[in-house]
Amino acid sequence: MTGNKAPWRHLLAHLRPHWRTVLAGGVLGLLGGASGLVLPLAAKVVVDSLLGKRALLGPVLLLAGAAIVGAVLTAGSRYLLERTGENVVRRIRDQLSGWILSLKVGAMDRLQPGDLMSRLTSDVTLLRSVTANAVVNAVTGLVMGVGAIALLASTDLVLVGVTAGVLLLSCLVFAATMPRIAAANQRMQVAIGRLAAVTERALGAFRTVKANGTERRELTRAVDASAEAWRHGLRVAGLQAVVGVAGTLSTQVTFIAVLGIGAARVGAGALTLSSLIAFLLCLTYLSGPIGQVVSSVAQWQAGLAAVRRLTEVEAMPREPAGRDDVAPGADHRPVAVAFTGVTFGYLPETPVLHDVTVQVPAGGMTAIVGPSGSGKSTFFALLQRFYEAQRGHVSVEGRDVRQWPLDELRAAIGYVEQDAPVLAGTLRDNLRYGAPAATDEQIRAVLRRARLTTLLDQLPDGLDTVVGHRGTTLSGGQRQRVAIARALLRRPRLLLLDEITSQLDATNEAALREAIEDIAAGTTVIVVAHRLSTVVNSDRIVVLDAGRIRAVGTHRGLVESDELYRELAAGQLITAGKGARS
Ligand SMILES: Nc1ncnc2c1ncn2[C@@H]1O[C@H](COP(=O)(O)OP(=O)(O)OP(=O)(O)O)[C@@H](O)[C@H]1O
Repeated sequence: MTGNKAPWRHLLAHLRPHWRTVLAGGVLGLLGGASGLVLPLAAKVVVDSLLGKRALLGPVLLLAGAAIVGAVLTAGSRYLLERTGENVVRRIRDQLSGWILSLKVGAMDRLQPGDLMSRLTSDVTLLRSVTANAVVNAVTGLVMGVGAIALLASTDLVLVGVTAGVLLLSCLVFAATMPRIAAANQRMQVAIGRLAAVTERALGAFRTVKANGTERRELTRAVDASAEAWRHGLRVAGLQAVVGVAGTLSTQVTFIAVLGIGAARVGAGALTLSSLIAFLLCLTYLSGPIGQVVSSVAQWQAGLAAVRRLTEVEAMPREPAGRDDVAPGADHRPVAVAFTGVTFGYLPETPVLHDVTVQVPAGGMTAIVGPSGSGKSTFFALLQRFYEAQRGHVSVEGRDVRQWPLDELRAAIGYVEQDAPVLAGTLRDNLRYGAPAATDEQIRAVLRRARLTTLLDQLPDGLDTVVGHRGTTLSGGQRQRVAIARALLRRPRLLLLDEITSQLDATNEAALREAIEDIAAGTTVIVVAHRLSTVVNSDRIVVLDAGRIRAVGTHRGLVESDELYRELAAGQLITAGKGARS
């Protein structure tokens, strides 16, 4: 799917690589359908044979043969087309998964994961029937319909005129209803997406929902969203019923009109009885292709609604395609970092960082402190190019982050988020997440280096311990330590730690602090810290205030020179000053 092509072009583009199978399926379907046309012809021969007292065996055998051949051809066609549908759907799912995972962080901020999941599952499934049946069925239906009408025309032109008149009326109903079916389908898919988003929101905060006793409120939200999907679903069903009724009525009205007018023409000697029977059978046959075209158009409308929602995802800003997994690089030397006149806002008109200029030399530990919301985590986000500065440059090792290949940049950086997410799987899977080739020995060495070996002693099956969804079977402190060990295993050149000691007890915190000071000897470490104990021994401290650099210095220097820092430090006096370097 590319650019702003019309949705139907997208659908056809997905079918194009499978055109041979589609063609084969279409031809088989056409032949299978055409074998049905033998029925009225054979019936005419049977009636003529009866009236002329001729042998019936030949026409009856012809009928049976046509039925068997038709069934086999139709089954073959159905299999080929269903297979194409599965292939197309699989390709679209793969493509969509790729798009979703390569979305820019800023784009993801505005999205609801549940809605994205519903696009990947429910919307894509809708495309299956379109690609499997709708296109081919519409074409074969049309061809067979035209064939049937030609056969009718060869029988009696007056009766063809009657048939065409009634069919034209039902076409008008059809044309008026189809756009409404399309719109209702689109609204139904949007409502299903909303239902998925509402459910995902509640499941993502399951304990908060329970603790606040808001199950009923969450249920009401889900029920409302589901009712909306149901309302639009009903509308689609109602409109489809109108189309169905119009189709059935038109067939029956045509049948009755043809029977009446045809009987009069037989009475007047303008038509033979066998021709009238053949005409009526042919008319019955015609309802098949007509129904086929009608249901294809309805499926097509649902498919277009789904395609629109998929192309919306395609149009969202993505990071460069085809990036390799961010595996650790071979170079482990520490890197210098610099912000030069950086201004950035999540919404460009409301900057969060204002004209920030600061240098962090290679190696050593730098702490960023500042009141909540002052922009500390944003500083980390820009370093990893999750977002790009509106003004100024962020550089790593003297190179603007925009000049770095994104995979290399991220391979050089170890990052531990505030929430320290842990993924479902074993502890080993989690630790090796960013360094899949790491051996158990390397894992244990990192845990030792980071003074985290107690983690293994605390868990029942050591590295084989299975952690639940989002690591819920681990404690907050254990999750933090897993996330730290995971980052260290990558041997990053720049280690970004965002409030990593917030959930650790004093003993573990002291051990980790020592470990980080050790690591800082060979890596550039930047920590965002609220605990003064983490900050006091830093080589430099950057004080951020409302997105501006307020001061840079050592603990002792800042305590003397900066009022805000003094206030921040005063709030955490327990360890303040103890062991400060200068
Ligand atoms: N993804 C986002 N979209 C929009 N605004 C954001 C986003 N992330 C942060 N902000 C806003 O940017 C500002 C700075 O946030 P940031 O997380 O960098 O602060 P912080 O100093 O790390 O705060 P804390 O110490 O509380 O973690 C805040 O006003 C916050 O509301």
